[in-house]
Amino acid sequence: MDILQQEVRGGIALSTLSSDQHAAVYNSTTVPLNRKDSRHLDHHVLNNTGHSNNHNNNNNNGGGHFQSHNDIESHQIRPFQNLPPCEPVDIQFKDVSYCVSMGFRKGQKEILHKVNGKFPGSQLIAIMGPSGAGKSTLLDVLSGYRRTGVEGAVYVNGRIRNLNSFRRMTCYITQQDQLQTLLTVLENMRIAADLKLGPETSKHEKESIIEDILTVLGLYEHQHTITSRLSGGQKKRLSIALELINNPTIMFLDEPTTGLDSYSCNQVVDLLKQLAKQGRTIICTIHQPSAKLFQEFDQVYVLSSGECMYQGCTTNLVPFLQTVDMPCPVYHNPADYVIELACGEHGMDKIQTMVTEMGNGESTDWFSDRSKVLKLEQLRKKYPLKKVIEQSEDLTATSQFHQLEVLIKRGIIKAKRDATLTHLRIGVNICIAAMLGFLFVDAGNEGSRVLDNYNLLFSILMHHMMATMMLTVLTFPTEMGVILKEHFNRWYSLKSYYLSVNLIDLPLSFFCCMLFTCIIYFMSGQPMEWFRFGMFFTISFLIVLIAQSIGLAIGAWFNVVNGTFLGPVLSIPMMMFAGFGVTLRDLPSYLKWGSHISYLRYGLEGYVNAIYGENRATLDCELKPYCHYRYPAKFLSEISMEGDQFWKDVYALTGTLVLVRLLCYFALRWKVIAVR
Ligand SMILES: Nc1ncnc2c1ncn2[C@@H]1O[C@H](COP(=O)(O)OP(=O)(O)OP(=O)(O)O)[C@@H](O)[C@H]1O
Repeated sequence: MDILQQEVRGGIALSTLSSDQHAAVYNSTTVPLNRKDSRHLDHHVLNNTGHSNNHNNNNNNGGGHFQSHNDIESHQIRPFQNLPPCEPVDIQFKDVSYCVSMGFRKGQKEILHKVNGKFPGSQLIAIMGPSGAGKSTLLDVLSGYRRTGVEGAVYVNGRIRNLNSFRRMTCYITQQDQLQTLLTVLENMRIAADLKLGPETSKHEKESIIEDILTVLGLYEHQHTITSRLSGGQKKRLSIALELINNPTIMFLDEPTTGLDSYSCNQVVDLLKQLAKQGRTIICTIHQPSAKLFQEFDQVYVLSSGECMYQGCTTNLVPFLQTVDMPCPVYHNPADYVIELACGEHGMDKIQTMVTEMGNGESTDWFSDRSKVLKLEQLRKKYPLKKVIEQSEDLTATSQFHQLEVLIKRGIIKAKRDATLTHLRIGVNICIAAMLGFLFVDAGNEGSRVLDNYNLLFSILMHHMMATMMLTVLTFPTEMGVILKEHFNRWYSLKSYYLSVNLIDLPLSFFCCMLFTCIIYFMSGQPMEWFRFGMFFTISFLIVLIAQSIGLAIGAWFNVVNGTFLGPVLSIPMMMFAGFGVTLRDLPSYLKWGSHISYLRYGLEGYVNAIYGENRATLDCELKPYCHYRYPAKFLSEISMEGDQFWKDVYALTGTLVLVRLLCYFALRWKVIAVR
């Protein structure tokens, strides 16, 4: 046993043994490691999945890892009582290639080269390979996340994959934990359950499912913890927990162990193993697993530069390497060795030998039980065609209205939690309004300060535009990853999401805008007539909504850096054509079109009309003996904004708002399609 302990510390590969002996040694090698783990026996994950007992069993009888699992399960409470076991689904793929365009006139790059493979149901499968080998790409292609540039066929239970039906039984867990960090674990789970489980599931059933999943995943004690405060391993488990809610049969995980310490890695992989044993097909990419982690997988698929170097069970890897005359050195982790081979460290010819031997994934010689690897026609017989039930194109489980309701609920919780941002928005509006108010105190009624007041109106316009647009440009891109993940995993439709985004911010935007308007309007001594105040506020609020939509469109399409550059840059032409520096009359004829598309022009014109239009009476002239603009009509004429244009401006701004909101929705849709 001491020798074995030493061996495992070095991460061994007993390459000289037969596969059976090898398996036995591997199983025994778990003993000392698990002894170390047993210090954590009180940990809920292990307790709940029965793994701790399983490990003890290993210690006691030295028996096989998998056998002890079964022993335990027979007299333990079955985990996931509220998630029924799944009927296994077999995935096969043939001649799958994937090309990306390298840009205009730069041709295409082939990332996957006609790879083949068989991923039977109820198995935990690792896609391994060096960095850039194409692991994530293969996962994306198999999950249906990537569609453009894909060639070849993917079969599900022997039949060509129908993407819509396939997506109904799968989930994809991305490498970065795309979570709502402001919500607690329980809130996240409840939102997911409300969105992913149809109306036929009662509240009580949802709560039972949530409790069950949280218990098994060791998150029950952390249910009231804010997600941002969870550890890396806990976040990863929460990502898995959220997707487990609707009991997917096939789970795709992109590097679920990256960034985790070995203990957390073991927990995650143990959990995946447990899920696979319940009939799920678990396919995950993994970089370079330790010897212990490696043996947890049922099957491994090794890629090198987009070609399959090995496919089969983990215990057969060492014998396979011997067969192709590349024996794994003693005391070497086979996972490390195969990656070295895949990187070309031992010669590029070796890669080709392995790819040829494997038929680029066609061979099933190294599966643990070849008799269980069925051909496509056998699979079709085993899983006869079910009566096709008419299913709508909509992949979500709940109605759009329900999704909207839940998303608004989530948005409100987030807005309440993110009090700093809410307070900052209110504070900024108060401060800027007060500063401008002091600067232009009583400028609204004084005939000698009409130009000052005009400057103030333009400054207010700038404030509403920049503050709102930049806030959205800076905050929205951080949401994109979560949206892409949740939308792909069928939590909600884009329409519902977009509608919720539009509605959630409305009350706060209204409040901030009203606060700002009240302060500036009264401090700067604008005319005390309710209808003028109403007109002034209407223009302000429309500008806020338009700027927010532009921010959303930029945020949906560009990252924070590009968006921060683009937002102000795109605003400059809008300002140029607003009629502020150069009056609308003096604009060169070939640039007149600009004033028609500038929403700032309508905003400024609307403000000026609200303050100086509608037959405004003669202004006071107390500060100077002569007031050039004592008669408002004269001022309106000089800046070429005469004639009461207010309603025309309101219509133009409303039209712009509708157009930009629609454009923003299509930008979001386009983005979702483009990343695939
Ligand atoms: N859109 C793209 N344009 C150009 N090259 C791409 C594109 N997408 C992927 N690639 C290239 O395809 C190869 C495979 O990428 P992929 O992300 O699948 O690798 P990986 O094996 O998952 O790597 P890692 O383990 O580092 O994440 C890489 O060389 C990558 O640069």
